Amino acid sequence: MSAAAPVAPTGPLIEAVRLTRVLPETVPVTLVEDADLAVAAGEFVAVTGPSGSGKSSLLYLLGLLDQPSRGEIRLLGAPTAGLDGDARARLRLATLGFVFQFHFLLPEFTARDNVMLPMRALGRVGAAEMRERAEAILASLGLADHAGKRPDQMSGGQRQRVAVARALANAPAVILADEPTGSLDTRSGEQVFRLLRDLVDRDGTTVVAVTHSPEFAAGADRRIHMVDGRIVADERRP
Ligand SMILES: Nc1ncnc2c1ncn2[C@@H]1O[C@H](COP(=O)(O)OP(=O)(O)OP(=O)(O)O)[C@@H](O)[C@H]1O
Repeated sequence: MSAAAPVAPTGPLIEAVRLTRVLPETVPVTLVEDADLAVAAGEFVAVTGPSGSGKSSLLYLLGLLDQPSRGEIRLLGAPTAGLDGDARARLRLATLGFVFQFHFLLPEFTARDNVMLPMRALGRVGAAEMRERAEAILASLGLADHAGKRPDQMSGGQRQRVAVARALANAPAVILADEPTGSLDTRSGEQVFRLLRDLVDRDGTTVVAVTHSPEFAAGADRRIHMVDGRIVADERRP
């Protein structure tokens, strides 16, 4: 049989089944309880809920940054439970992009070098191609003029857009964002929202974003609402 081209998964990109995370304290703390969730390619999902409802904990589990106490996570249709630390890290690098509330760019690196970091870590392409790809991503996000600037030479909104560019570095299946506009003023926050919205609409990128912003949530395609560690609503925009 001849080698077939890899087939893109037709099912959910990320799937959580009865996902539960309990911290084994003297009095156990339940962060996430029995969460069922399937995110398909091209969806823009907002995760909402009061402070302490488990939104970040759910995102960290979906991003393989934490491990469930019960239940399972499937990434691109494959189970993740039996993977060791290295395999998890590699899967994370190859399939997921992260954006946090604070940009976490390396201060001594240019925007271009920051975007190249996840590529270097994955080690699939050579230096010249990394540079070319990083510049193309930055240009596609309207940041071509900032490629050679360090974070302290950019505004807060520009830094967060570079953080989005870094999340896109390895062409991830899904971008996971934890309050990506939470540290920005209204205008910069809108720009970062618009950037994510355009990525979904233009490139078919899949985004799951925790947010406290009603405007951000209203602009997503689907809203998952959490209370006390449970998903209590899962609504698609008509
Ligand atoms: N390491 C930990 N030790 C003890 N409690 C924790 C720990 N991590 C999280 N929690 C608690 O678990 C609950 C869920 O936290 P989480 O950060 O997921 O909520 P959140 O909805 O993202 O909150 P916020 O909107 O304030 O960021 C909170 O009550 C939090 O205090």
